[in-house]
Amino acid sequence: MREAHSVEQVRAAEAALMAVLPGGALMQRAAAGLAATCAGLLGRVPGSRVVLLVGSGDNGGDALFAGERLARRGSRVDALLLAPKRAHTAGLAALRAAGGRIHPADAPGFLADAQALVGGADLVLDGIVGIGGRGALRPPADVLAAAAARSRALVVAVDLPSGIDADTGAVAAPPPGPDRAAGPAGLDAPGAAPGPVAGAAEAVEGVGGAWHEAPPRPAGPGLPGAAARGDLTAHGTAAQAPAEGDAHAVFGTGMALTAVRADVTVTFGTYKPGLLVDPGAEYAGVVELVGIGLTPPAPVLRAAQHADVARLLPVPARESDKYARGVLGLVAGSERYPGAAVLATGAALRGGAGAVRYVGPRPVGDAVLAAHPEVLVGDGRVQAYAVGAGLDTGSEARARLATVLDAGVPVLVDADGLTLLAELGKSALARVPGALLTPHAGEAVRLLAGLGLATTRADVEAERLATAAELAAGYGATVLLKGSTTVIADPYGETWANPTGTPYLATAGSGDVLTGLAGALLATGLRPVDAAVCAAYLHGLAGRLASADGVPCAASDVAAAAPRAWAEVRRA
Ligand SMILES: NC(=O)C1=CN([C@@H]2O[C@H](COP(=O)(O)OP(=O)(O)OC[C@H]3O[C@@H](n4cnc5c(N)ncnc54)[C@H](O)[C@@H]3O)[C@@H](O)[C@H]2O)[C@@H](O)CC1
Ligand SMILES: [K+]
Repeated sequence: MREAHSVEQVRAAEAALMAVLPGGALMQRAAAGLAATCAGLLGRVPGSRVVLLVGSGDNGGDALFAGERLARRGSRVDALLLAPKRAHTAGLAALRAAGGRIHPADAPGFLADAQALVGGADLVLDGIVGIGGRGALRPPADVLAAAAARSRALVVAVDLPSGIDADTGAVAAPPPGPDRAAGPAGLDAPGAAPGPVAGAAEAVEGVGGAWHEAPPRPAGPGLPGAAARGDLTAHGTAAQAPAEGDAHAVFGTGMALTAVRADVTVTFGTYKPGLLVDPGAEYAGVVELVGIGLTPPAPVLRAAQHADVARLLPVPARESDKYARGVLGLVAGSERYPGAAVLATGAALRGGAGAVRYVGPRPVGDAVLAAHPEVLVGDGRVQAYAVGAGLDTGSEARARLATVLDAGVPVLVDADGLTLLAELGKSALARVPGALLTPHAGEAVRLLAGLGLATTRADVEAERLATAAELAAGYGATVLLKGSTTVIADPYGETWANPTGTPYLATAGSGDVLTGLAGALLATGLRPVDAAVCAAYLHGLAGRLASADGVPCAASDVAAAAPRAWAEVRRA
């Protein structure tokens, strides 16, 4: 299991440890682990070219001390000081003594030299900001982050990729180009996102007055300008080399990133939530945890691994019959949307329950039976219900939902069921002993509206953890919020991020498959939160198996791959 702690928790745990350790000991532990990982990634250290991006805090200190260790082992180490007057003093002295070269951002020709060094590096160490970071990267760090993404160097983030929010995984959107080129006011914009702008001054400090004085260059065919900035993805855009001193031209070409894109992140003491939740998780690449002796309290977020899921998955006892293994009642599909019922049933049959009972319109039941002859059709005793996939929202659907919510068994509510639930409000779940809601972002907006909270899809996507927790508390239910990172929150404060999954799962019917798996697991007697964690994990893994080698998959392929996902987990 991966456990993540908030910045506040990490700071408290660090303070407790620092109080009993000699000064600087913790940073040396961090730097030793970091240098060891970098050495491993480099393979051959002597002669390798390592570039350090060094910010104004202890994150930069870690990078400098790791650089010192690599320099002593024969690397050529160049440190780019983005805030020269505030770089870690002891770290700088150590690197200098080991033969490292120092390049302050206020030196003439810095930007061009820095970009050339990054372009020629084997490894770039991102020590711009760690858990003390606020908002988007500021100039010139944003330009160097883009240069690192374009270079062939391995990019290793120190503690976390600079620019991602450690607690949420949020990454600020690129600011519009014209604002940036507008002068001092525009310069403040990137740092002005959330929180204080303590570093705004150093953004200017870094490159002297050039940012203010160079005139904005109009966007032409070769300079896509503002529009291109918004489109910038992983590896920047092909752009021409900037003219020395013409910093605005650099921004005009869209060659800046609001956060570092790392291949590997070496994080200290514990995972940070932002490393487990997209977009931060995507920016972090492979995350390696280096122990530094912290003993933090209960985590704010967990991510299951194979073994955790294997421990939770039900195993039938020798004496089990189909009823003892659990029967799922699936209230799904309508004459308008029969496919949802067929898909959800197919997945439910692979979800570990003893039987699946379909309850719904006769023609849909016939279609379900034709596809899955092992399904029971019609009302009867069940251990849990899954309601909502393709249900429609008419009077018949409302009546079915009401019956299910009154049955006295755990209920998973999905899709149209969530739309109806948002109208009914949280009191509709009062008689359900264990509800599991599985919204996507749009449905989450509706559910929040049902609590009297107005929000947008974009807000939900930017605040996935907070949204899931808010819904869980508001409805008194476990909430599985689907998305590029699926997150799960229960009403007692337990929160999980799902580490499996693939963009190929963004396909019609994928949610119905998840409903089937989670519903079946609920029927086997798992707690709603455990059913949600296991189902999201298996679903993500099945999606990966079904889309292996980049072959697009249909939702039915994902359901068909579920047994292989199950087997892979069990092997752990
Ligand atoms: N406290 C400890 O005991 C340990 C801390 N360690 C390292 O220390 C880091 C935290 O250090 P700090 O608290 O000094 O904070 P950081 O080094 O993370 O960053 C704080 C500095 O960055 C500036 N800044 C904030 N947002 C910025 C942005 N968007 N662009 C540019 N500059 C920005 C601030 O003005 C401030 O000077 C951890 O992430 C970890 O790497 C490790 O050495 C392990 C031990
Ligand atoms: K960093």
